[in-house]
Amino acid sequence: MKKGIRYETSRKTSYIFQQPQHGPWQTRMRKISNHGSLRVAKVAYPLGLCVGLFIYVAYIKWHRATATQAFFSITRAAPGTRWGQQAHSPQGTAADGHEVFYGIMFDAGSTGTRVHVFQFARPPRETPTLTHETFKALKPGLSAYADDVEKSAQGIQELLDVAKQDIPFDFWKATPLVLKATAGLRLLPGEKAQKLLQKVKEVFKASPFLVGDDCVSIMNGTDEGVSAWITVNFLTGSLKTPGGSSVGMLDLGGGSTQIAFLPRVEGTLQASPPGYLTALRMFNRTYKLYSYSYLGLGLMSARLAILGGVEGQPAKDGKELVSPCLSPSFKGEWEHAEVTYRVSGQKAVASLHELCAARVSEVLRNRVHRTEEVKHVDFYAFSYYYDLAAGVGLIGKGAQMVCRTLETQPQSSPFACMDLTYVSLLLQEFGFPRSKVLKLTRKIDNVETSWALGAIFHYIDSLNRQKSPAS
Ligand SMILES: O=c1[nH]cnc2c1ncn2[C@@H]1O[C@H](COP(=O)(O)OP(=O)(O)O)[C@@H](O)[C@H]1O
Ligand SMILES: [Ca+2]
Repeated sequence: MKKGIRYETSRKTSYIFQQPQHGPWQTRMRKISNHGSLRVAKVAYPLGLCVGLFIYVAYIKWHRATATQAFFSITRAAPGTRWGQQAHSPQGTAADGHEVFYGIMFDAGSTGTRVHVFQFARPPRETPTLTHETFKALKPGLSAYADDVEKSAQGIQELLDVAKQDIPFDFWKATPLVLKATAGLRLLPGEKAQKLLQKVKEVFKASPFLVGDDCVSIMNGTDEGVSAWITVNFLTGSLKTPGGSSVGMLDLGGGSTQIAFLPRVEGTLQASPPGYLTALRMFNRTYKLYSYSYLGLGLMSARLAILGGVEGQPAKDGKELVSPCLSPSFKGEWEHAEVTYRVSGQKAVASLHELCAARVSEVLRNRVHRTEEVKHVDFYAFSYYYDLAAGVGLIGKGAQMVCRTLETQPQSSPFACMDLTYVSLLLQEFGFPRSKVLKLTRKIDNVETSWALGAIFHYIDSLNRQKSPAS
């Protein structure tokens, strides 16, 4: 059998996601003016038309608002909710009776900010389906603007414009707009992070979307894992079958990394330290999930730790950071969290892979909680897991091969040995055997595998609870 953690690209699920089509509102508006050829007195004719138009506009607006509320209550209340396959759903068309709704989630990650515009449709008397996602990402992350907060607004505005273009005008007011920040802002001093969030809130408040007081926040690590778990289990269909099997998820960000799965073994629950288990209530079911986020163990933060640097601080007197994970002949600069470090390899007295693995093991020692059960659970892995493994297929094997090449040849990607060795050992620390097959994916059925979809579910659910606290 081949050694090394193996990856498979994601399997297809049966949901269909479609491009939104614009137009029901405009079509209806035109209809009204076409119906204006009645025989009426000269003055009464334009007056009547105006009154009719006004009543029609008021009716349509009211109808849209009611429809959105109905969606919220369904996500919360439907027992055994089925988010089934949908064949076709033109936007908001009354003709086929599908109601269409949107949600906008901003992911303020440590390496970039992204907007996810989700379109949902609900066929008559059925539960809603996710019909389309529009996604756009910008670099750098919000935390890069910590010392120039005003400048952060431009990127946020640019991504908001994507949402405006994607969502028809008459849906704007009822569409929730939310930003959640992860490791980049968690790692900033509290005051700087709050200033950035305040700026985003100003921009959001000036937008035409539905903006609550809680529209921007730093998400806690447990929720980040739970939300991503909801996303993969929703997209793979696992949430549809109560009591059925579920999949685990692994997310490797720039600043932090998350693991989440649904334990089936009592021993896992017993052996989990405080803070690793959390209850999730969704679709009238309660899940007791294992979810944890390791701050500082994202790929970029791990690089810094392996190099011996300190987060947010330039090296003392511009000192070079030397690492056994870089090619012995390598000298260069590496920028992380707005700080530029001088880095270089060191003379290798043994194999580069062995030396690098020893250093990485040191960094990981006693940092990660291991569970036996992960061996037997199907896991989806994304973000940097995907980016790294897409190139080499087998992480463990890839690390050995890349490190060996680096010993003798100049390498275009100087961090490849370090990154692959890190990921390989991180997975081992979690308890994955080297032969474990992980499902590696960037998208499942054209939807980005990230925590954003799960988080918008949660947010919509909480909006609904605020509306009807008794239920
Ligand atoms: O929605 C997404 N689609 C595709 N890749 C994503 C998405 N969100 C994050 N990533 C990937 O995650 C990695 C960086 O993580 P991020 O910037 O989110 O750090 P963090 O999660 O530690 O804050 C990159 O590989 C980036 O491409
Ligand atoms: Ca992330």
